[in-house]
Amino acid sequence: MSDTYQPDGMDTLPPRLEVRDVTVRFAGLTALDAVGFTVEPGSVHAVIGPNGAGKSTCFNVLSGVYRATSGSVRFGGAELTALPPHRIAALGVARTFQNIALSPRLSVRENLMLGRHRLTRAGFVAAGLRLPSARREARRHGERVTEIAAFVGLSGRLPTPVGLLPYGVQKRVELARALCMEPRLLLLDEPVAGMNGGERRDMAELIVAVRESLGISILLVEHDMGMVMRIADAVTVLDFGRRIAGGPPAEVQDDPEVIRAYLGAAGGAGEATS
Ligand SMILES: Nc1ncnc2c1ncn2[C@@H]1O[C@H](COP(=O)(O)OP(=O)(O)OP(=O)(O)O)[C@@H](O)[C@H]1O
Repeated sequence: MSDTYQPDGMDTLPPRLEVRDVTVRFAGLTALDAVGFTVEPGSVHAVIGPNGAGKSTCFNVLSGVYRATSGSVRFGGAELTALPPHRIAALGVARTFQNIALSPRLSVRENLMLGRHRLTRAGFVAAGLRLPSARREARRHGERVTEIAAFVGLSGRLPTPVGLLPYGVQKRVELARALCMEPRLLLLDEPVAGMNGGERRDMAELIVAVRESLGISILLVEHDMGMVMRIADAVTVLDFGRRIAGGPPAEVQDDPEVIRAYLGAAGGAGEATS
């Protein structure tokens, strides 16, 4: 991993993310019930829980895809619950998806350039006419993409169409694309789902490197308990939409209610690999 890449103009820690009393109801079903937790600046925070616990719903509220029925999510001075996804992204919150959301026919470089879109100033017309200002800007973004690709170990893959890459590498491209948005908070939805042992270890190493080298806060939803316990600074445990435990991984692991939730959940314990 290259150490030349630094977050863009961010020499301070990211703001704290404060989730307070967030409730989400779908017709007759409470998917999240007054859930609260805090992601400390520059930390790795994991949200875990058995199937159907509310993890994805929580992510979707934080990224503006779902609207909370009540409660608040503050990121620094901003209240996120009333904002649409693009406004939340503009505040420096980037996310990856459980299922890869890349353009398979486009090269890695092109996919990463799409990640820069939010930061592109040149208007549609200037870019279309290939005006010097637009060309300069495109070159700057291209250089940044090269740096980010080097950081995540994708330098040699930049010209390759994403669809031709192994699954584990595609997940890496997804993370790189999120980094191209110059985030201050990264939301990772099951970053190692479907990966083999080696790919899992590589991805865990990369997540730790993002936290340590770039100081970006990371919130991840993950079924792989072994990985969560190794890399998270703090863990929030959800079960049936409620927060049943939270704290440092070692504490949470031994919490009787957490053990009960995982053992009692059909399939939940089975998915907890280590
Ligand atoms: N758009 C929706 N409409 C109705 N119900 C929903 C919707 N999204 C989620 N739910 C329900 O909310 C509950 C929580 O689901 P959620 O997907 O957040 O859980 P999860 O912890 O992410 O589960 P998994 O680990 O299986 O991904 C479930 O009962 C689910 O069926």
